[in-house]
Amino acid sequence: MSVVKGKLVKMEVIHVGEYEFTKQDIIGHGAFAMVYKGRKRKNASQSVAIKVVTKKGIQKASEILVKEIKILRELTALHHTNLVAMHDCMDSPGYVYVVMEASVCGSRVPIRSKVMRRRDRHAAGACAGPGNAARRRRDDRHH
Ligand SMILES: Nc1ncnc2c1ncn2[C@@H]1O[C@H](COP(=O)(O)OP(=O)(O)OP(=O)(O)O)[C@@H](O)[C@H]1O
Repeated sequence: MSVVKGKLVKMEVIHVGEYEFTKQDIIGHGAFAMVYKGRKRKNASQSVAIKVVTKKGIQKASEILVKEIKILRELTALHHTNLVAMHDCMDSPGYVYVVMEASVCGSRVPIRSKVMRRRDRHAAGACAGPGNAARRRRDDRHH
């Protein structure tokens, strides 16, 4: 339950495989997606970030999205300490859900993500588009 405009409203819990979130818990948004704070259904103490990419208007970019998710899986398999892991990814008619390790730095993510994105694009050439979050650094040591 939560209070919206003075009224008690039951928030819909959205299930993404083993994970869940409510639209109330927004972490941030990018050009292609909304990102919500979620949790593991069997272990609510395990927080995750769930990126919901809308397919509306990205028909032409959907091939890139598929490739990007493949890259994210490969990066996750490296288990590198400087990379945010992708836990799961699910497709629905309207959306693609990407479940990621939640970055520990909370509100500082947007600042760093912009910096990292530019750096990533510079280094890798063609990494633009949804999914950049998974290449984010996991701590604040250098910021
Ligand atoms: N794994 C994460 N943990 C915590 N917060 C995150 C995570 N991923 C994304 N966020 C938050 O959600 C916001 C939107 O992320 P998203 O990846 O959709 O877009 P972006 O990389 O900021 O921009 P663009 O859409 O232009 O690539 C981020 O700016 C950040 O605040």
